Amino acid sequence: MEEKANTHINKQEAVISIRGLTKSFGDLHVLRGVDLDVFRGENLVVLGRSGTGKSVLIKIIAGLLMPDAGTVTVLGQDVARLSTKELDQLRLKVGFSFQNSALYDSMTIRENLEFPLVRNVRNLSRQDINHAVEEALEDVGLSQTINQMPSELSGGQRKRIGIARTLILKPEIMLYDEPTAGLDPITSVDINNLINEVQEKHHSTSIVITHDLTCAKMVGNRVAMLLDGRFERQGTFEEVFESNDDERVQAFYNYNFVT
Ligand SMILES: Nc1ncnc2c1ncn2[C@@H]1O[C@H](COP(=O)(O)OP(=O)(O)OP(=O)(O)O)[C@@H](O)[C@H]1O
Repeated sequence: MEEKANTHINKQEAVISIRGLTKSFGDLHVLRGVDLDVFRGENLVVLGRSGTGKSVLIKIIAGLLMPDAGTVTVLGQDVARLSTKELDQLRLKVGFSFQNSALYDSMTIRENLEFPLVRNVRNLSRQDINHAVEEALEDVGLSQTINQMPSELSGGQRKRIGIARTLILKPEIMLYDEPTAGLDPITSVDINNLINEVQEKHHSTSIVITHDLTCAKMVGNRVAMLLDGRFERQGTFEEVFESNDDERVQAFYNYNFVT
């Protein structure tokens, strides 16, 4: 597999910058001093075993959880210092694509896509809404599903619709929580391609959480591995995995199958 091209990435501009971040739940010290920069236009993949705090990290970036200590700067704003109103505004620029797609089963695909728009953007005409829904569906290659119900779609299609629903607000940052979980290898590759298409078309900056090393290799301009509450390894996929001096990293690699 070819290494990913670094198009549209501005290494001078960190859109997410994290220093000394800690987060505990009671005695459980999940994040223990996380330092991380994510640059404009890049896809950063976060790897780590179950329970290492990957979801906690992106929830903090999305303003859904507050840090205990350290600074988390997202699009130039320190999330811990924002008012509720400022946080709501920031959240509109940070799209969160949930692992389970989080679609409403009783709504059609059109209604699912309209929902975030109508709730968050004022004074949109019917024509604006229709146009946005059609464009988001086109982006994910599922225009024909507009009047269907989520239960009529496959798991891979539901993932795509979940991504479309996040894209409809045109976020500057996309956070993908295990986008290929539960999908077969071929459908997973389709989703990986979609993540790359979103990056190319929207020039968005993304964090992709995954256990899937094929996904990491396909979509990541850089990979960061969360080990014992910190990012001890960061770099290209090859840089992170080429040296076998850390058995935690090797164990992770050996349990995956990389094409
Ligand atoms: N709101 C919360 N209250 C208490 N504990 C929490 C909360 N959120 C997460 N945790 C705990 O923090 C730890 C890290 O959780 P997190 O969901 O970030 O793991 P993860 O790395 O995303 O795992 P997975 O790959 O299995 O999704 C877990 O032990 C979890 O139980």
